[in-house]
Amino acid sequence: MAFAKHSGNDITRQEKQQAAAAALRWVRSGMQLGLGTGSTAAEFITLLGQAVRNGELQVEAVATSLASEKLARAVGIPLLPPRRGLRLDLTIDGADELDNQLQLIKGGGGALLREKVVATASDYLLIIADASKHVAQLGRFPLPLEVVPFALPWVLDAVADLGGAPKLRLDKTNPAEPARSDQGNLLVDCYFGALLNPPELAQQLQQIPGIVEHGLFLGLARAAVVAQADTTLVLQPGMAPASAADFTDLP
Ligand SMILES: O=C[C@H](O)[C@H](O)[C@H](O)COP(=O)(O)O
Repeated sequence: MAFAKHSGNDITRQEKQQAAAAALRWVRSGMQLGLGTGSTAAEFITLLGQAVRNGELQVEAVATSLASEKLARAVGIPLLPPRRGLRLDLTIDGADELDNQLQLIKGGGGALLREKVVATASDYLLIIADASKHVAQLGRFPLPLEVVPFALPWVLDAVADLGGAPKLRLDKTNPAEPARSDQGNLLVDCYFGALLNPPELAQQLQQIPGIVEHGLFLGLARAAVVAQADTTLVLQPGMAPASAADFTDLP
């Protein structure tokens, strides 16, 4: 499946809202949710907040970043702290890239660690995205790593040995300083080019001491809602794309 090429920030924003609105239709009162991070997840949090304030939905949620936590509070979504035994019914999150098998690259916003923790604590990970995120093969977007500051030089060497050009991410507002995750760790963006074997790369990265987490999310997403123009499709691994309108419940 391929989406036609398109451009334009307004169109992309509309598509993010469209994907978020489709996901919201599958949220039920009583659910405990995971809230993703990034501009697409923010559209979902905003819509969910409206539904909560209108009394249409009663939910509780765990946020995957301080930014999403702040937004969720602002729009009136009751928040849950992490606790033992907590399983989330559904996590809704964006992605930097997704392929047809729903392998993902995440972490462009630096939230990969909490996002993977929350996705793993969830019964269902639903990805929402505009069509620009859908690729035939992962790797156009650099792969983010969260790295313990002490280990940085050796992690950079190890990533280079694996064939990925590593680049320390800089703070957007103060480029003289490195960007920091919510945990105070560093972020490294790795340019491997097309990822021919994401599971093998994930395993290699997991073995490098000092890498707290990498942005490959493999076997975690159950479905993705991908919007382009007025088309909103549901993608599931091994299944033909279907119109989101056909699903009255989670795919
Ligand atoms: O760390 C950030 C997350 O992985 C985001 O889900 C990802 O970067 C996509 O963000 P956006 O929806 O802004 O493109």
